[in-house]
Amino acid sequence: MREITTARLWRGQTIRTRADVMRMERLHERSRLIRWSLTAGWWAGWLTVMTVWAALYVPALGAALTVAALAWLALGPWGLLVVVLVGALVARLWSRSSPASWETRVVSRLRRFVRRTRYRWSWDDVCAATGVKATDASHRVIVPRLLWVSLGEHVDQLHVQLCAGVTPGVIARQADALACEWCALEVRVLAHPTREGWVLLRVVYRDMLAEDEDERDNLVTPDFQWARVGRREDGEPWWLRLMGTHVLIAGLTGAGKSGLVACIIRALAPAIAAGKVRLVGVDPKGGMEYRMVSELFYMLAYGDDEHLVAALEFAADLMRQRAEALGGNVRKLLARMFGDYPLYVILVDELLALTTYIANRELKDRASAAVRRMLSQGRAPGVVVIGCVQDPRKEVLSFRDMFGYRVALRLDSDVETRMVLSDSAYDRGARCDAIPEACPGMGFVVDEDGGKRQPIKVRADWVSDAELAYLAAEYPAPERVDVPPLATRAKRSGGSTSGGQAA
Ligand SMILES: Nc1ncnc2c1ncn2[C@@H]1O[C@H](COP(=O)(O)OP(=O)(O)OP(=O)(O)O)[C@@H](O)[C@H]1O
Repeated sequence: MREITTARLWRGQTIRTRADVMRMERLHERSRLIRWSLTAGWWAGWLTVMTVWAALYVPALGAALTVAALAWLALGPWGLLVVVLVGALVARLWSRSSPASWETRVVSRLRRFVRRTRYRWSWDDVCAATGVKATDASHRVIVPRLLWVSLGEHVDQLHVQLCAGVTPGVIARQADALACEWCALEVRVLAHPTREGWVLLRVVYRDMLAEDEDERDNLVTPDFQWARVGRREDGEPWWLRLMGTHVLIAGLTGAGKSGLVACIIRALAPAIAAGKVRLVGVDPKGGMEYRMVSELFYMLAYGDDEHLVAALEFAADLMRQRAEALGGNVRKLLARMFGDYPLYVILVDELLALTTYIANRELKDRASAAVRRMLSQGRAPGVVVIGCVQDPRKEVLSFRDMFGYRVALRLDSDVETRMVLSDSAYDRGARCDAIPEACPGMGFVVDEDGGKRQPIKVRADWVSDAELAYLAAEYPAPERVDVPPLATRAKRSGGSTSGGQAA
């Protein structure tokens, strides 16, 4: 008979073997006295180790315990009582007089110590209970190995080495069960930044994105590759990719699409005033969204359908004109970018209203063709489309892959999230359907994070109407043109627009 070998299954940790079970049975057969002594000895050892560890982890507690022990040895129980009473008084005074340092030096460290102990203590049983386990050829139960725990203030990261038979998807499916067990808000499974065959479990206890943030920087990288529009769940700034791609923003009504667009406008405002960036706005909602800051726009279309389609065609022609002018030499274009060639940002509010809901068939086809033309030439730098959609359905799906950067805000269902981001993003925790209504601007993006593409929770900054009005007054566009009439353009076979020659 072929010999069964398990020598290759070196990953993971064995938590039960047949020998274990038999040993337990033998133990139960022994006398009660032996069992109790063994249990008491085990607990005494464990408590000693944990007390020393806690004393080292929380130095203030360590100091208090040392003084208490010395007082007991030197003065007996009364000395211990006096030290305990004085210690309680000092703790009370400290927490009252300096709550911040009390929180960081004592409470927070104690909380983290308890969390670390709980992960280690319960890991095997939690994995086995939730089905994050495998059985090898010798019927041994194996669970992934918890190798390292990085504790944060509100978010912990568990570095887990997978074992044969347990994939990231298996853990992701049990994320809710893990979150329940650890009393966390959510558990998300991320690819490990440095090691293959490992995963990072992000255990979130407090959603900082649901809270207001006062400190904001108005930033955009000098090459306009990235615009800072908010913050990420790990406290880092959220940089939205701008150049060399197109951006899709999907979200239900009130999810914060316009808020996010306002953040982008805010980041670009100084460059608009300097003539390095030109905004073209296409607003099917009659100008509700963009008219308030119309001074910032190079061209703004918000009238009837013809007006909107004319603006789209104008924008679509820009790419072709640039490519023709430079003979397709993208390097040359990049070198002269922001000098002779400003960056065009085409903001389209409610993309579907243009490509699907327009009643006139010819206009609808022209709008669709213009949008497709713009999106398909996405690699040509210098013209960026930022499109918003409320309802990510099949029509949008046909464009989806042309948007290199997609933001999914609050959505109705898992299906919509899968449509906007991807199947794997939803499975890895991009739960846009679970975003509360009270948190507009919150969503998920799939971003390069440590070299791996994975969903990251983000929240856009809040830009008030007053701030927008200030930006419009302070940073008006140096040049503004009207939307060219559609009829004129329809007769043309191509070429420059009547509203202004594209640089
Ligand atoms: N980042 C944010 N933080 C706090 N509040 C926000 C944020 N973004 C938007 N809001 C608020 O949420 C509400 C809805 O936002 P917004 O108008 O941007 O949603 P929308 O997705 O554009 O909706 P619609 O599709 O109906 O236009 C507004 O009152 C806005 O002030």
